[in-house]
Amino acid sequence: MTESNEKPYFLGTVKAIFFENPENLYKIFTIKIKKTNTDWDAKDIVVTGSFGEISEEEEYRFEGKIVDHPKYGKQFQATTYKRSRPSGRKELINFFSSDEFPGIGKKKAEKIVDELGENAIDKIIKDPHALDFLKLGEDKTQQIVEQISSNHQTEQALYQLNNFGFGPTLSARIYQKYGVQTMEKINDDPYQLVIDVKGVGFKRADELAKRLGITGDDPRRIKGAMIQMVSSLINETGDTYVDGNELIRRVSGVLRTSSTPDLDKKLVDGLKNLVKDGVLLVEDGNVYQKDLSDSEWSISQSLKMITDTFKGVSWTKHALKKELKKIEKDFDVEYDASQQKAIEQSLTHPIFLLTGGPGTGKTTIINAIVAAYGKLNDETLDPASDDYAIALAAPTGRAAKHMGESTGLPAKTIHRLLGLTGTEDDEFAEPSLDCKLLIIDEMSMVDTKLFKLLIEAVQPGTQVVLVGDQDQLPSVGPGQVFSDLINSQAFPTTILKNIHRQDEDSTIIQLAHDINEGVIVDGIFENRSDRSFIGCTSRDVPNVLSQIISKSNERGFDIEDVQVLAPMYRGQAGIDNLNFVIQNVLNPMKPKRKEVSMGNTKYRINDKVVYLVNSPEDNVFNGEIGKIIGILLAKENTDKVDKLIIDFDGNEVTLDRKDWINITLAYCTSIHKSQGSEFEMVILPLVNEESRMLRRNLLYTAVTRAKRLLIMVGDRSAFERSIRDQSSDRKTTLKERIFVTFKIKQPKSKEAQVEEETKPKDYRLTLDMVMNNSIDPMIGMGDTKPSDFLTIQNK
Ligand SMILES: Nc1ncnc2c1ncn2[C@@H]1O[C@H](COP(=O)(O)OP(=O)(O)OP(=O)(O)O)[C@@H](O)[C@H]1O
Repeated sequence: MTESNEKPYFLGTVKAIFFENPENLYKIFTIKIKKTNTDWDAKDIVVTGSFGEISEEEEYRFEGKIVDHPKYGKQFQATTYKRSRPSGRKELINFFSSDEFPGIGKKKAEKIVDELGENAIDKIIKDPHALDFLKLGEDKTQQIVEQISSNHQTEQALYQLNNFGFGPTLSARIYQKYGVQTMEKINDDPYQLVIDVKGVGFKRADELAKRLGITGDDPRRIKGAMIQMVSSLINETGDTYVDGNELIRRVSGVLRTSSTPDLDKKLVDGLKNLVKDGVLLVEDGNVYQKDLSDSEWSISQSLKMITDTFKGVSWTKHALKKELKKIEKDFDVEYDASQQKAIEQSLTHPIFLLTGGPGTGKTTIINAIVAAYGKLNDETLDPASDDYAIALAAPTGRAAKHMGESTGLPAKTIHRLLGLTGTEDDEFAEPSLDCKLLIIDEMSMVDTKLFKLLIEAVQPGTQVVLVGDQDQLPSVGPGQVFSDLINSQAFPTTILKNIHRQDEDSTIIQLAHDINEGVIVDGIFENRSDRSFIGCTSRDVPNVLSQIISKSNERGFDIEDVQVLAPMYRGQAGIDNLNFVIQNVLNPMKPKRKEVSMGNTKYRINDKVVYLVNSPEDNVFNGEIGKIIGILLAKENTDKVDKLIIDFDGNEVTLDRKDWINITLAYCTSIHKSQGSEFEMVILPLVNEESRMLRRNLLYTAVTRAKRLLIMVGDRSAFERSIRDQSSDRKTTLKERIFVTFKIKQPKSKEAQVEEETKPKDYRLTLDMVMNNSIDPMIGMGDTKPSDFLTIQNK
């Protein structure tokens, strides 16, 4: 088909891009042909392929082959492309006289082409003095030469990166980092990308390196593998460091190089170099990412600063007692001994920690602290006032909303409070908090890096109250800040044990507390007023679940109130499959309904979705659940892109197709993601195939998400195993950093420091009360009981 031996190509201007898939950069568009070496004789052709940035009205050169698509006919399937350079006298004159080169008008542009010919651009790149004849002066000439060279280098670099298989986002990031030296840097050491550019992993760099002839136990390869391994292990385990020997063993496995006697030595040398370069840090045989180790130190130093700058309080203990009495009257509550102690300690110390399970009164205490703080310090509780000096925040949007509702005061996400963007730019953020009292809820979800930013932002003299449930799953990111702070015993802490929510009809809270204690109570698999268990294998989970869901739907349960929580994404009983199954029950495709696809996922109006990243500009954050309320197809809007309109609890957000990677279906979500949220009804499938994940804190976290009804589904033994398997602590050194910074020699025993209630209430009494029907178990739930779903078992 071609006229010569060169690859088939088309040179032309892009007219209309009519399809773009942001996931794989696949695009379809037409070009107006200027030149080709094929025998194609029409004026236009459809071009397909994966491209970085392609702009309409710009000229490109595409190489590839003409294919015959069964439905759409002949198209050009491009494998490489390049933005074309101005060529020919007229184009070159237009180029030089464009806005890009101020000071060069049409006349001077003509002169350049007259003097240097149609190779003018190449000549200028090669010889910086080629433009001297224009007599523009040294500075001006240099400016023009630099502009042309840099355009050329950018173009070359982006073209090369594209050829190396990097998409537009990564290419842009790489180019931003290295600028004109991009190709030089990559050729020199492609593994440096793993350190310098977020999103480039060892595998990617390794493929590139292979093309450049770097293989085996090349020191650069060792370095890349080591960085990647530290990062993977930390993200997988949540630890803040990696055992050095384990690291060496794993890296040698990844390198898969024929074992040389001195490989171990080479690996240790590689490690040493990374330490020298300030990327990793070795301490006591453990290997840290330098920034994570720095974060632990920074946290302990910030905490010390807060402790040292606290000037004490201006009121007496007597005044506090009097105030508390008033507050009890106002709120119509009588604080128990540990609650009173908690309020007192929080108000008299610079840093105070409060932990407790569901229904133990954490929110109640926050309310009391705020009220008493305002009165005792004569501080306004009016958020509209310029003098308002209280900041309330939580790690997720939902938790912040809950905090705001229960206190009646504004509560923000920590990201919003600090003005963070949720991107890697946050690493360079230096926020500052202008408040006198800072209260953080759901502290167990806060990871090391976020806490570092938060606590660094606290100004001298501020009082800090950290509230959470230390028995829940730790943060998604590395660290277990809340547990470490509590276990350091460097700060006054109260563990609330008394369950106060017993006047409601809940056996779920008691179940949660039993699970937390590792107790497998007799009745766990029996039918109760507010919970039930349906035994089945993982293969049957989808079927059982679709029956439960359709029944709950028939009985008028709102989709928003019913949440399926699962530990893993893969498998029959995994999140991905269950979402697909439940969507087909609750929101099936019907003729004439709008539907759009992203990968294997289909979206329809009324679908429940979850947001996966933080977008402060849209006020929507990771883990927030919303509902699709509109679908705008590309052909229906002026932007010519498909759009989804999603209602996140009253906040309507429009997402273009390229942003759909930030959402997924949320009929079933991960237990990790559900932290900080509560639901009327939780359906919890657990099966033995998920044994790797089955831990006590996972089950505890899932069960404590259920406000009114809990339906457990799956293998009995999977539940029992979860209760028995007490998750081992994450490996971190924040506690040790605190010991050093606070000069704590011998930590006191936990019992001596921590306030606990002496005698927790007997849960069986509460259960009996429910069993004896002394409490209406279904208040507000119509005539539905979880046991109604048990009939499924017999089908
Ligand atoms: N001392 C008390 N006397 C009576 N009722 C109390 C007391 N403390 C808390 N409560 C009540 O117990 C219930 C649970 O309290 P609260 O919501 O503060 O607990 P929580 O620890 O924040 O729970 P969760 O983590 O589940 O939100 C509330 O209805 C609250 O009014």
